[in-house]
Amino acid sequence: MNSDYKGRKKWIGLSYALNGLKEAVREERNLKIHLIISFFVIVCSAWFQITAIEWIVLILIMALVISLEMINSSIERVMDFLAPEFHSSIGIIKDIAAGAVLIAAGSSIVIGLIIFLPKVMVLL
Ligand SMILES: Nc1ncnc2c1ncn2[C@@H]1O[C@H](COP(=O)(O)OP(=O)(O)OP(=O)(O)O)[C@@H](O)[C@H]1O
Repeated sequence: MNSDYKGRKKWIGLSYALNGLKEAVREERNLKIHLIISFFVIVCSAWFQITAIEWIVLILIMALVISLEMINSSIERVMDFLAPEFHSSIGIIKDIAAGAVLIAAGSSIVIGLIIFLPKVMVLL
C-alpha cells in the first residue's frame, strides 16, 4: 500500500510538471520563440544529416535554453507575486535571471554556426 501511494505520488508529480510546461508554453512569448527556433534547428539537422555527436550537442543546448527560459519566467512570476512594486533590487534579480538565458542563447547561436556554417558553405 505504501509503495502504491509512492507510485501514485510520482505520477501526480509528473502531471504537475507537465501542467507547468503547458502553462509556460501558453503564456510565455519568449519560450514560444525558443520552441519555434528549436523546431527549425531539428528540421535542418535532419536535412543535413548531422552526426550523433552534433545531435547530442544541439539537444543539450536547446534543452538548456528552454529550461533556463522557464526558470527565468518562474523567477519573474515569484517576484511579481511577492513584490509587485517597482524596486531596483527586483529589477536586478530579474536582470540576472534574464542574463542566464542570454548566455545560453548566445552559446546556442555559436554552436549552431559551428555545426551548420560549414555545411551551408558546401552548398554555395
Ligand atoms: N518590479 C520591478 N522593479 C524594477 N524593475 C523591474 C520590475 N519589474 C521588471 N523590471 C525590469 O524590467 C525587466 C523586464 O521584466 P518583466 O517582468 O517585464 O519581464 P519580461 O518582459 O517578461 O522579460 P523577459 O523578456 O526576460 O521574459 C526586468 O529585467 C527588470 O529590469
